[in-house]
Amino acid sequence: MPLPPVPRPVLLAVALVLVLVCWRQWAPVSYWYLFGFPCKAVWLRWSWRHVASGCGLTKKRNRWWFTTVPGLVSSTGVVRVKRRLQRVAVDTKPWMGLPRPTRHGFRVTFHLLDGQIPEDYAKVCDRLAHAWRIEAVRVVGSRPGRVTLQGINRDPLAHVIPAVAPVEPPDGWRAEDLLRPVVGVLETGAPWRMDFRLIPHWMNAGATQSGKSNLINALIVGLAPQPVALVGFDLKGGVELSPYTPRLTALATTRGECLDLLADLIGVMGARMLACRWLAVRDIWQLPDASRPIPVVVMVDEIAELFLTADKAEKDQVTRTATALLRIAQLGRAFGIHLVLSGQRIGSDLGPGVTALRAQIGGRVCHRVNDPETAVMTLGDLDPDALVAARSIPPELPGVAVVTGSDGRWYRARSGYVSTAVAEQVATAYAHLTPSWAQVATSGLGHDLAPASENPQIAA
Ligand SMILES: Nc1ncnc2c1ncn2[C@@H]1O[C@H](COP(=O)(O)OP(=O)(O)OP(=O)(O)O)[C@@H](O)[C@H]1O
Repeated sequence: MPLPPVPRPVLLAVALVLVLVCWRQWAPVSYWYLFGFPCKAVWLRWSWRHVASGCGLTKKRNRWWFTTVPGLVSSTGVVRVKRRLQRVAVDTKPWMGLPRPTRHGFRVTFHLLDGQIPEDYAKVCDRLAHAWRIEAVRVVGSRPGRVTLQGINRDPLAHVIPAVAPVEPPDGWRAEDLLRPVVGVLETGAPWRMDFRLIPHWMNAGATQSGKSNLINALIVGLAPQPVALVGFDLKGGVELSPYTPRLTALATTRGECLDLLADLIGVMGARMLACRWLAVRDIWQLPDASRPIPVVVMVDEIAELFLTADKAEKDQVTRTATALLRIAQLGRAFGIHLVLSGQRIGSDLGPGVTALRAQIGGRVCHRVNDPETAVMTLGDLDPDALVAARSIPPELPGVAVVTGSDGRWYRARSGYVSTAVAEQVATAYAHLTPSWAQVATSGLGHDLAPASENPQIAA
């Protein structure tokens, strides 16, 4: 018997599914969207009551419920079981929204039960990940009465991630685009943006070969096309940062040079401070674009070298260095001077100045570490789970780190891979954007501007 003809739309849909699933590059993603996710979503909703109860997310509530009460034994010896509607305490699960697919997993929103806060969910993320048989679960958003979780199916950080070189916007750089380079990928699949405007200073810690220099390379690639000044302190004798000299406004490689350069930076900061006062603005970002001083990003490689003392004579130098760095960390944000401090250990064992400096640095990046103390020093004031995540980064995944996000939460992330040769090429390609020290020192000092009371641009 001949088969009935298959309608053309059905044939087309089957062909599309086959193409998507068989196309090598898209196969895992297509498979997930077409088959994996629908099954997972059904299973998530079906098993939610048990999972919520197992993870301690349910609450007891009084409900009208049919309960079995022991009946009387009749004269014939039959036990009568009675069901009665009674008010009893039952487990209530938080309401679960419809899971939505993402490239690496899914997102789902929950309504918080009375007395619950998003942190209650953050605490049980590991339990949820095991219950849902997935790689990880993270809290990615919250608003009053709601929390959104992201489930991550496959670790997107397991593969080397190519760095993304930013393209100059066609209408030039606007203030809001500046100092927000994308340096890698978060485990949620979102871009990892080191937002200097939101978190002005960053600490980049990790054991040797953990990927610290690669992150600096990614930063160079991200910042080189922007109208900013890059300043290097390379205490490894210049081997790390000297290839990027064409794009560096200044590079110090010895402790003496570092002290001079720090003094110059403090001088620039003081001049900008006076200019802001004259123009009656609180920071340089309130100035019109044309009169804003050039922002400066200071990259320090191996901070410990700045604080180690071999003899008494060096003690005074170290004290002056620590004081200068602390002043920049305290006041730099308002005057456009930002710090990125890299090192294997950044803690109190380097001297009392380091603890005060660390307290001023909001951005934390902790690569693989050898000892728990370094993770505690870098991430100690974040969630304790961040320490566990940092300690479990394996050596075969260089560049993976635990980082502070702009929402105040911590994430696992991996910097985009940038070889020294590529970073060098980028630095040379944008050498024409390198401002001279004189330009950095004098830019936007308000010589061409009237004070705020007479300047409609600033008043606006
Ligand atoms: N995000 C990444 N993706 C892939 N490979 C990476 C990544 N980051 C670093 N690597 C590789 O890991 C190795 C060590 O990286 P890197 O030199 O950045 O480490 P480091 O922490 O600066 O080491 P050291 O302290 O010894 O200078 C390099 O071979 C680099 O290519």
